Amino acid sequence: MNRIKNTLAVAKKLKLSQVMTNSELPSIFEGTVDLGIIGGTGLYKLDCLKPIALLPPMVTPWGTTSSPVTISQFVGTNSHFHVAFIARHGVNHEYPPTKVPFRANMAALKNLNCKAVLSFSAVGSLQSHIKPRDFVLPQQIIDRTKGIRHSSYFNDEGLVGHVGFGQPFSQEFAEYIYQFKDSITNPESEEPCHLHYDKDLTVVCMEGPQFSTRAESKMYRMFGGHIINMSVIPEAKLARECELPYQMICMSTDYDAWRDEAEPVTVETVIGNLTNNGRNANHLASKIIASMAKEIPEFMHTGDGLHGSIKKSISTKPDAMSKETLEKLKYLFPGYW
Ligand SMILES: CSC[C@H]1O[C@H](OP(=O)(O)O)[C@H](O)[C@@H]1O
Ligand SMILES: Nc1ncnc2[nH]cnc12
Repeated sequence: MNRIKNTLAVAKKLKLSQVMTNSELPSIFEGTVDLGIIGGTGLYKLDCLKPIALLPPMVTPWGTTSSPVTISQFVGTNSHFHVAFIARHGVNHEYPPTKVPFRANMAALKNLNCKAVLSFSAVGSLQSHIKPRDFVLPQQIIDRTKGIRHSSYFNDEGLVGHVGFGQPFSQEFAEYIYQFKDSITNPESEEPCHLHYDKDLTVVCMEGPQFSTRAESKMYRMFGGHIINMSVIPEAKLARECELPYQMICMSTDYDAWRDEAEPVTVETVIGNLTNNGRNANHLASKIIASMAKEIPEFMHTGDGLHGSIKKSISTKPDAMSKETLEKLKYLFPGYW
């Protein structure tokens, strides 16, 4: 109900032409949504999905989503398994990493009742064995953002909450994805593509938008970083606060700046590998979604142990809780307070 009201409110605010030119698809959706997907640089839609509704950008208490929300089924099926897709940087890549409305994006997926969030990101590699075009399922994060992004729903006066973030990704989800490791290929090269996964794989998140200096890139290697991007923070934190199992599929595009014998990364290098990575993202997503549509995995039913965790994470005494913030939080947790 919430989301229908929202959609209508936004539709009214947008010029009618904007709504109508988008597509012939309905702009409201009444069914259930199972999986949320956030597409990153070079991945503004997934061809393995058949859109059945296009919700105009959703207005949430934390702003408006970076793109319309496409609701889809897996191509070739009429299954009741539905996916909601948001383009992190907007459909025309309008939002730089610092200005992505991360809170609105995650809140919208939560409000649609997604049971897990799968995210894609183009990353640089900090290790020689992770080649451009390889994929990585990181399990740890080093936060090098500059504190200028809104990174919490629980950082307001009158509602203080501290969630656990020691394991920032869903291991169950990563293992589920890893079973399809053979679905990524590299047809233009002798070199096969690999999907890397282990519990220590670490993504460094920098502020950007400039890439790292050589010295920074070398420092991140000393820190123990394996890959680097500009978007996993605060996305992973917000998914945790929404009690949503979250995994990022990182798609390597370059070797960043640490190799003295090579030119440091440029956007041309990144773009050069996006086509192959996009094709593999589709292959991998097809396998994951087809399998989920057949049988929803246990971690999506149980929220990977996260259900209810927010109630225990609030430090503010009930009498002191801000009514205004509680009202906003109803968008995420309608039955909690
Ligand atoms: C164009 S290279 C830098 C850019 O690519 C990554 O975007 P995303 O994570 O959305 O795929 C990286 O985080 C930077 O934002
Ligand atoms: N080298 C790099 N640094 C940060 N983000 C990236 N995204 C792709 N390549 C990157």
